[in-house]
Amino acid sequence: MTLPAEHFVNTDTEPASDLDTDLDAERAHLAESRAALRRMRERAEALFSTGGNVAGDSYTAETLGRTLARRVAELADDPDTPLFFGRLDFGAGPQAEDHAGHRYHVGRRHVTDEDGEPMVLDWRAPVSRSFYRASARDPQGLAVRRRFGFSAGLLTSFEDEHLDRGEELGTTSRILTAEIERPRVGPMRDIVATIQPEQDELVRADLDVSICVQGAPGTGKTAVGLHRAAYLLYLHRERLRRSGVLVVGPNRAFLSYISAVLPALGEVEVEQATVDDLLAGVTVRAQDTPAAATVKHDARMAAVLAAALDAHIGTNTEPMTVPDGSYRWRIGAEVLRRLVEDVRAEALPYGTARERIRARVVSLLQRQSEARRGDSPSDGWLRRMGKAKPVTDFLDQVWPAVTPEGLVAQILTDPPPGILTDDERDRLRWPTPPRSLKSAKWTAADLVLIDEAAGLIERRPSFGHVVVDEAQDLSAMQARAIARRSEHGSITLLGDLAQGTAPWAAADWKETLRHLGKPDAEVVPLTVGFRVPAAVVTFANRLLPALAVDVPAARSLRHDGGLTIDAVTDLDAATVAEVRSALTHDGSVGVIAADTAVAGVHAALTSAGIDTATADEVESAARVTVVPASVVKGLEYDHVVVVEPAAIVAAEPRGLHRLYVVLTRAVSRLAVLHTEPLPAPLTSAT
Ligand SMILES: Nc1ncnc2c1ncn2[C@@H]1O[C@H](COP(=O)(O)OP(=O)(O)OP(=O)(O)O)[C@@H](O)[C@H]1O
Repeated sequence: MTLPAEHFVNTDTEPASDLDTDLDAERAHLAESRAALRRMRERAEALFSTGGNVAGDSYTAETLGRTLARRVAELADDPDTPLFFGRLDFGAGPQAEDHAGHRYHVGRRHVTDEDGEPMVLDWRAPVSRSFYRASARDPQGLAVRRRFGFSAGLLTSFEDEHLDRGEELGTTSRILTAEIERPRVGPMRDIVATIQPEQDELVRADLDVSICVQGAPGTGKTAVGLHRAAYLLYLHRERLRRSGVLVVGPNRAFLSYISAVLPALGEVEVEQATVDDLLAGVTVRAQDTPAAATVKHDARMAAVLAAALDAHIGTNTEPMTVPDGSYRWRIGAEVLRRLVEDVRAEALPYGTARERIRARVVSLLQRQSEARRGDSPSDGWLRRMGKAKPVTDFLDQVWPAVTPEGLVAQILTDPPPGILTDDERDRLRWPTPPRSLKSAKWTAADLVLIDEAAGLIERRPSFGHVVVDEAQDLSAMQARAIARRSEHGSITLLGDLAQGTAPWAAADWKETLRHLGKPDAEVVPLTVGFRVPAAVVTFANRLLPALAVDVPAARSLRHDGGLTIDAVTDLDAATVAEVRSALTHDGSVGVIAADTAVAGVHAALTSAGIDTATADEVESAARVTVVPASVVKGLEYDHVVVVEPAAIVAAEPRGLHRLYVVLTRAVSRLAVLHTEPLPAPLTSAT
């Protein structure tokens, strides 16, 4: 049940003196907690510095050193972020279970006093769940939930909800509103203090559950994915430390933007990469035509590669004779044929199968040797037999060694018939095949094929959990590359079909989930917008009917903010004027233009004396960032200036989707400047 704010015991309605006393007590608890955290860190640092001496060998020293270094990092205290942000007062009723009558402060990590008593509970601890999920309808044993307001690390206010009296603030909480409306500067921040119930359900989903979150711009998908990673690491630390957690994002600028969130939550061991980073191995030295790239990213390429690899498997009709000193061992042709058939039926990766065949041949030779010599041969003998010429010749005939690059080069030189159309084979074919593999000029899409080929030849280790952001842009082949890295783990897939800008962008999630090997993952919508003001959402939503996707509508929590649309004659002058005006407000300014117009915009701002940064310089002192439209996905700025929407749309086939992304980056204000007419869907009032 939601009641109007004035019904609540909060800083506005409590008698001032009681409030001051309460606030003083909370500030004292904060100071004591910070002191306790400092002691915990000093202890960890002392251990870290002596770790090398106490550990016996260098391996143990290194492992211990890493653990202690992580522990020290986990215990870092950022004076600007509150150590706790909430308090739970459990009632006396049976619902409170073991916590009846207890009071806990909830914060970013556990802090204990000298006696080991909790001063602050980690937000991920089971009991902290009530902070996010308890409601008037289901108080979960809570009498009061308290939220704290902070400014620059100082505790400035609090808000109480007496859930036992049916009071609940929900999204009318002033502290939540202030957090959402705060001016943005620098990289993305964590949202632990204000995770909403529908987000928390996703964050705390079990490790073995894969989920797909479909959410409109600014509904907190990225935030949810990162917090889920932190939550899973807390709950399954040992298991995930061994297998690892991976976050995949669309580009470097995005990764720099999100890079501070997990370390701020004490998690410093999560790998963050773009899909291209994952595929790295050979250097990209050429560019595909869009027509060729589309074929290379098509799911059927997996079948093309598998068939091409399969075609390498040969037949043998000869017996094998292996000389060994004064002996000659012999294996009959039929035995060899069956041996290969048996291994083939095991459906192992190609390279593993080759080695398995070699091992089985050697073991047949070993049996003969044992029967004749009466003792077991040495490891050296086994190795020598494995490399004996007749054995290698046999292997090269029935199961020749193939490299990923070699296989891809083969299908690019002579695309096999059968699966692709003749036109597609023409698009795939190298105009002039390279003289050697070494001189091949690979494209970005070739890397996806090489990775697929590598996966057919050898299995790679799987991460325990993979978070994939902006997943609507994954091609089938990219999804398969991620599937190979999460085969034995779970995934959190985050995206918005309306923001699909890649030529192969998904039209529905089922298909992507199938390629990711998680066809049964639930698709969960997020529909509350925390970034984009309602007026801007309404404007951007005019594009939705033209985007041909079926996505649930979102509602914005932000009713402040502003939108201006100006037809201008001098774009440069108008941009400079708009940026100057934006700089009179707090927060970041993002100027977004078509990729080819970015240099001009940058020059105009620089000659007007305005300092600018690029999108991956998230720590830059410059408040103005000039961003190409193709890079801005996932980013946000307080004040966004969009320069010439028509040029952004004209720049690429899915230009309207790109414009939808561009228009939904604003946290507070959006200014649209144009000399050409606005793209048609924007001018048709809804
Ligand atoms: N529960 C919350 N409390 C406060 N702020 C939130 C909350 N959820 C999200 N936000 C903020 O809203 C903004 C948008 O979040 P986020 O970038 O995760 O959205 P998204 O759905 O990934 O957006 P996009 O589709 O544009 O990539 C961020 O500034 C984030 O910190």
